[in-house]
Parts: sequence; structure tokens; C-alpha cells
Amino acid sequence: MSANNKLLDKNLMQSAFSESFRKLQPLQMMKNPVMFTVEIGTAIMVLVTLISAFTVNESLGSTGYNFVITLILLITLLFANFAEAIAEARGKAQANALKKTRTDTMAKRQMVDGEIKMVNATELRKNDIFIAEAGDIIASDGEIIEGMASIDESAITGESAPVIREAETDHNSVIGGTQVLSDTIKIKVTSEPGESFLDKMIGLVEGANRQKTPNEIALTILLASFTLVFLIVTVTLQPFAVYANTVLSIAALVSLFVCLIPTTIGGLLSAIGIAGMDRALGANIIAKSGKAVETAGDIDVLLLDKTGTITIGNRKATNFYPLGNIGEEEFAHLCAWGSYSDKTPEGKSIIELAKNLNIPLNKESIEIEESVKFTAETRMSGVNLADGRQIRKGAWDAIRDWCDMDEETLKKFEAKTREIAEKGGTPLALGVDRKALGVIQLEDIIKPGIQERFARFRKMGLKTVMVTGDNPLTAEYIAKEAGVDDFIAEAKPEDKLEYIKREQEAGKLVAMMGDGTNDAPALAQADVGIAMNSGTQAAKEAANMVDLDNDPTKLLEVVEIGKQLLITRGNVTTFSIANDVAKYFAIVPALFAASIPGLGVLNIMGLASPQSAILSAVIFNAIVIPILIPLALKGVKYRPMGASALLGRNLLVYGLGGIIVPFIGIKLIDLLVNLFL
Ligand SMILES: Nc1ncnc2c1ncn2[C@@H]1O[C@H](COP(=O)(O)OP(=O)(O)OP(=O)(O)O)[C@@H](O)[C@H]1O
Ligand SMILES: [K+]
Ligand SMILES: [Mg+2]
Repeated sequence: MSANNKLLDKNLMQSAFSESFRKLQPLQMMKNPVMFTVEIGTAIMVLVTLISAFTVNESLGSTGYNFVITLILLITLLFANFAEAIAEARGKAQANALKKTRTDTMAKRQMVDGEIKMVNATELRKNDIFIAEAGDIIASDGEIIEGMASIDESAITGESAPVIREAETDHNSVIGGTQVLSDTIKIKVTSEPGESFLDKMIGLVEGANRQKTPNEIALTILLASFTLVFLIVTVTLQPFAVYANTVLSIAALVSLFVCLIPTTIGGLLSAIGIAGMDRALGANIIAKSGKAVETAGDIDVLLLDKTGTITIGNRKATNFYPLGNIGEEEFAHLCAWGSYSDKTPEGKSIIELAKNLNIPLNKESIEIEESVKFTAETRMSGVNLADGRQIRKGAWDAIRDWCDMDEETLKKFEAKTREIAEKGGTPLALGVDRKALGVIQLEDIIKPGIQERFARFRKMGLKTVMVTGDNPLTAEYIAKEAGVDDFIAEAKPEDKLEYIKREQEAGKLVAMMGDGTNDAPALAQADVGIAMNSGTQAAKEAANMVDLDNDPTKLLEVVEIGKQLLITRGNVTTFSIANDVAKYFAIVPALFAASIPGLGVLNIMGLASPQSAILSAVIFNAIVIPILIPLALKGVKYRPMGASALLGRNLLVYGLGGIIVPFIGIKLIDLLVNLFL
């Protein structure tokens, strides 16, 4: 579902073209104060043109000239509308592609009495239960409450590799419109009809409910006040002109005003915002608001999980180390038994290792009375057997606290766990009936290329923090290898929340990514919280963005998209205002050169006449907008560097450039205008 990046798609151009005219309605234009004043100026010029055509009034200037100025002002408005319309049209094209995936599906609804009834997907309500089998299109968003299945999510994510979704894990979410490839699952509906994930996505990309972000509103107010200042400047020029015996026509005053107000950024502002959300969507990120994307650009601290984010995440058991009075085979047995009801990759890999070592597991010989699930809170898991035995495995410190241990055993375990942790492995200890029996070694691989990404963030001045439930030694090893700035070890879910609060109290903006229900509070607290689409409903509701690809490193991309949005907007604003200042010095001396010879010194551009100076400036003012549309949509090319270096560079390029470019542009247009007239 990647964004349609072709800027010049013919259909998009056509629909944007007609939209540009529709957007001329004053009620629409009013949302954009800068361009609305241009519209008022245009209306005044229409009147002036008509009056000058039908009456004899020398101070109004020639009808032809007035007409041309009116036309150029109208084109300026259309250009600005076109910028917004083309940004919206790209979103709509994506929405249409999504709508095609929303087909009429049937669902096997399970009624209260257990009976299965075929119903239309639209009849499903929140908390209803339905069954989906291999080949079925999942009829609604939901959470798997029984079973596991491999699912093809390509209709939504564009990713063709199937994904595994399973009840009682942090990957229990399914999206309506995706297809079950194997197995049978029981699903509880999580959204009402019309409010599904897909519906929300379509609404978002259509831009129907796009709201201005606080930053956009602030900038709009700033631009409006600039506009007011220049209105006063232009109006006070009139008595000055009378005093200097110069006739300033209404056309000249209106044109001067339009040239001086920040029309470039005024015309491109909303296109830049829409394009930012589009870019996020292109990266398969659903931002619940434009504000979230923007905030991502200002983030100071990034909280990242260790397992699955910095490391590949399918931690595998690689060794059994019995440390008590117990043989290798018996120890492996107990490790496997203790993992029978453990659905985590760690648990599965322990059984896998036992099988690979050819340990006869004779599962029939045991009866599980109660399974003790792994939680990030207890950092242990295990089983209680029917014969009364309790098996627990977990983080070393958790098992240590659970077991009764003498000095000697403690030393043995500490040495072994340290040995494993110092090399970046995760030691799991195993205890039976509160007696520690040995250690299991888990290994995980640091994701290739992750070091470069962190280096890039350091250059931008961002702090990266690795959070892990693992012990400090393993954490330290991985943190150092991966190149993160800080780490929190033996972290429980609430530690993330605490850390975020502390950073925020110090004035920092914090981003994090999570998928589990216990991540929800921290996701809600973070300034930017991204939930994985496979994650639990609670996590997705707490977050302000959802990643369709379930890629924990996506956080890094989101920050870059946000930064690019902020920088693009900043640069276009700088350019726009620098432009306006330059235009002032291009036009005013030309206007007064005849009556105040002293000003002739300032008329460095040597424009042909006051009329052509005005005309050239208005034309330049108009064409800058479409010239910058590609930049607004694609975003300024972003290089990682510190904030002050970036500011310096941008001021140089867009500030200085913004001053020089109009002089050259207006001079060229002036030459052309006089060549043809
Ligand atoms: N299935 C499991 N059964 C028992 N103990 C486990 C299991 N999985 C992990 N552990 C232990 O609990 C600790 C905490 O796990 P948790 O999932 O909270 O954090 P983590 O996976 O180490 O880090 P992250 O926060 O990056 O996911 C692990 O370091 C490990 O020692
Ligand atoms: K302008
Ligand atoms: Mg984990």
C-alpha cells in the first residue's frame, strides 16, 4: 500500500485542477487567512477593472493592466489551492485502493448456545464471537481468543510473508479483510461496523477529518499577523505617496500587499502537513493525528525494547547447564516440562532444544494441573504438576528469590549466570519445589545494521534508551554492542512509565513503541506512542500511531518523517518571508524612483517602469508556489545533524537564497515582460 509517489499522475492532476476552483469558495478560503486576504484583494481588483472599463478615472490606471493584475492574483489563489488539492488527491487515491480491499464477507458467528450461524460481516457487533478457518477472509477486527493461525495480511500491509497470530500472546490481534492461511481460530470482535481499522485508515487518508495541528495553528496566527503588519505598511504608503506627488493606483497597492504577505508558505502550509501524514502512511504507519507525526520530529528520547527491537527477538535456548545433584537428561526433561504451557518463543525453543538433544520427553508421563504463565511482572513461568511438583523457570534473580538456597549453590549459580550474561546471552534459572537445579542459556542476535541507525540518531542529538527485563550484565553487553546511549535493566512495565515521566518532567519529549497490554500506560504517557498492529487492543488504543508492519525499529523512521516535516515547513517559511522582504526592496524604490530621485540609488534592479516592476513581482510571487509544490510534497532532503548546525545551514540556504532568488527572478520576468509588451 505504498504511497503513490508519482507527482505528475494525470488523473490526480485533473481532479486537483477542478478542486482548485471549488476551493475558491470564501468559506473554504477563510481557513487560510493569508490566502483569504489575497482573495479579497482579487475581488477588489475585479471591481477596479470593471470601474476602469466603464468610467473615466485616471487614478485607476488602464483597464488592460488592471485586468492582467486581477488575472495573476486569481492564478496565485488557484496555485495555492492546487497545492493543497494535489496533496489531498494523493491521499484519496490511496483510500480508493484500500476501499477495494473492503469486500462483502460472511462470518461464521458463534451464538450464545454454541451454534454456528452464517452472518454478513456488517451484522457483527463488538464482543460477538466468530470462527475463521483456513481460506476465510476475516470478517472484522478482533482478538483471537482461541487457537493460532498463520494469516496473510498483504491486503492491508502490502507485505506478502504470512504472520502468526495467537491467542493469549501479545500478537493476538487480527484485522478485518485479511485472510487465514492455515488452522482455525476463534475471534472476538473488537470494533463496531464502520469503525474498523480499515474504516479509520480510509477516513484518515481521505483527509476528511484532518485537523490543523497546534503548530500549524500557531504558524497560521503568526502569518496572519505578518499579513496585518503589511496591510498597515501598504496603507500608510498611500499618504506618503500623496506627499511625494506620486500616484499609487489601487492595482499597485493591492499587488504590493500581496507580494509582501507570506503567500508562499500560506499557499503550501497545508500541503506540507498532508504530505507528512502521507509519508507516514507510505511507511505503513497510521498516525491518529497530524500532531503525532509532528511531535515525532521533536523527540529527545527514544525508548526501545531490547528483545525484538535491538535483537532479532526469537531468543533461542542453546544450552542446558545442570548445577545441582541432577543428571543432564533429567534436567533437560524438567526444563521441557516446565515449558509445556509456555507460548513464548523462549518456551518453545527450550522444548526444541530438548528434542534436538534427543531427550525422550515422554509427555504422557506427566499431568499438568496448572500452568503458570510468563508475565513481565514476575519474570517467571512454569507448571504445577498433578503429582504436586512445582516447576519454575525465569530470570535468575526471580528464581533466586523463589528458591531456598545455601551459600555454595548461590555462588555456583552466580558464576554461571554471569558467564552467560557477560557474553550477551540471557540466563534462565530452573527450580523445582523451590530448589534451584540449573541454568538454561538463551541466545539472541543483535539486528544487523542497528549500530548505524543509532549512530544516525546520535548525530541528530537524540538519546536512545534500551529497556529490558533482562539482567544488567546482558543489558550492558547488548547496549554496548548496539551502541545505545543508556539502558534500563530488570525493568518491569511500570519502570518504563516512570522513566518516561521523569524525562518529561525534565522537559524532554519521549517516544516509545510497544505491543503488550502492560505497555499501554507507557504508550499513553509517551509523547509519541507507537503500537504494533499485531499488539493487543489496549496497546493500540493507548498509542497515537499504529505500525502495520509490526516492526519495532519503525520508531526510528517515524522520527525522521516527523523531522522532515518540521524542517520542510521551517525552510519554506524562511524562504517565504525572506522572499517578501526582498520584494519590498525590489518594488518600493521602483515606485518612487521618478518622484524621489534620491531613492533611485536603491533602485539597483533597474526595472523598466513602476508598472512592470509591480507586474513582474506579482508574477514571481505566483509562480514560486507551483515551483515549490514538489518540495512541499516530497519534503526537504534530510541529513542527520545537530539542531544548531541544521538551523545555520537552513538559514544560509533558504534565508539567503530567499533574499537573492526574487531579485534574479523579478529582473528576468521584467526583461521578458518588456520584450513582449
Ligand atoms: N517464557 C519465559 N519464561 C520464563 N522466563 C522468561 C521467559 N521469557 C523471558 N523470561 C525472563 O524474564 C526476563 C524478562 O522478560 P521480558 O520479556 O520482560 O523482557 P525482555 O524480553 O528481556 O526484554 P524486552 O523488554 O526487550 O522484551 C527475561 O530477561 C528472562 O530472564
Ligand atoms: K508574498
Ligand atoms: Mg520480552
